Amino acid sequence: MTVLVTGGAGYIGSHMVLALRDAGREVVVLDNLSTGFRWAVHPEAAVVEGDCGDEALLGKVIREHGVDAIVHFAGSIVVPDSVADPLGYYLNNTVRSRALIAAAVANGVPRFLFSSTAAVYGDAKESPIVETAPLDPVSPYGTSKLMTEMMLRDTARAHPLKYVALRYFNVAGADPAGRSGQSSPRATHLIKVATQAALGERTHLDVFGTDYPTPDGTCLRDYIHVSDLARAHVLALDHLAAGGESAVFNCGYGRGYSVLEVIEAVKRVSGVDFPVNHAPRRAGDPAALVAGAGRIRETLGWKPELDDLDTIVAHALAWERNLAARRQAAE
Ligand SMILES: NC(=O)c1ccc[n+]([C@@H]2O[C@H](COP(=O)([O-])OP(=O)(O)OC[C@H]3O[C@@H](n4cnc5c(N)ncnc54)[C@H](O)[C@@H]3O)[C@@H](O)[C@H]2O)c1
Ligand SMILES: O=c1ccn([C@@H]2O[C@H](COP(=O)(O)OP(=O)(O)O[C@H]3O[C@H](CO)[C@H](O)[C@H](O)[C@H]3O)[C@@H](O)[C@H]2O)c(=O)[nH]1
Repeated sequence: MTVLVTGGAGYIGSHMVLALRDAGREVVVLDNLSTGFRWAVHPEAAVVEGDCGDEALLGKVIREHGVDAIVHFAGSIVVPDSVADPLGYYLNNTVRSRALIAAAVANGVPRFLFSSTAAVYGDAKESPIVETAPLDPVSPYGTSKLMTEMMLRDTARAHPLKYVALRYFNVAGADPAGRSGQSSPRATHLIKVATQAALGERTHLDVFGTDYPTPDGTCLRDYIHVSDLARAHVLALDHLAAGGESAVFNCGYGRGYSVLEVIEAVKRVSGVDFPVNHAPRRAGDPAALVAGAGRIRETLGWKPELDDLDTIVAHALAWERNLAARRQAAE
């Protein structure tokens, strides 16, 4: 079984490649390296530099490598950018996903995993949010992902293709063995930005909004360790290979931490008391996003191994130090 991983040079995709290689699977990565890094890909995985919307290239890769499962991470991920450039997001996330699904059908690939997001729920009325909650994205990013989920649902009804859509909550942390992590210098994610502040790479951290209807006034999020998330994907592939039905799963631990609690954790783990400013709310931030996380545990037998905020922060911090050392070595 060879698994095609689109976006395998990116943050989450590179951890999936590690998890697949750790499980002894053959892997080919397709990535256009727009935000990913070739060095982030496990050395035993094949790498094709190209676009996941290039149907001719996809057909060639699928046939040459004998691909029988596709894991689709490639995409654009910054919510405010999607508000400024909706058509760009619909092109990269929706139109190109359509091409990839079409290539899977045309070449008889039977299994497909898709990186979806909690953003498909929009400003959810309930917390925790279960998979059957209303789907009402408030950003083009969320809509672009929901449209791909719908294409997969309809395609799976018409063709012999089974799929799993995994709706990630807040992905954070880094490979515990230090082989990969969040490497994008432009990353906007809270734990990444806070570790950069702890290491003096940023002067301070802004807290976006302190007047939310939450216990300390800051937003609640469900932070999931990237390596636990990658293992969930391996189990989802096993589920489909064993004849399991197509499914949609939330990926989170089912517990929310506030922005201030995360900052405290980064200060505690790093031992650095960096400056924190209170700033206005960021557009489009829901007050609370916490996963109803039962379905994935029951269906896939997924058991988190790194469900601990300090552990997530410690691994993120170790990776940030690793990146700083790489930069120094390159200078
Ligand atoms: N990071 C999160 O918290 C989070 C949350 C929910 C969902 N997701 C989803 O997970 C997936 C991976 O996110 P990430 O955080 O690893 O982002 P990332 O930017 O690190 O990875 C995306 C990868 O896809 C590649 N890529 C982008 N467009 C491509 C294209 N058209 N063809 C080929 N390669 C392309 C990039 O070069 C990069 O390597 C995305 O689909 C994202 O929407 C991420
Ligand atoms: O410098 C910062 C960065 C973030 N935050 C706050 O920290 C929380 C988490 O923000 P992130 O940017 O880390 O993550 P989001 O919850 O905005 O986004 C995540 O969830 C989204 C779904 O809503 C998408 O899936 C997206 O890809 C994923 O990273 C938010 O309340 C945000 O306002 C700050 O206060 N300061």
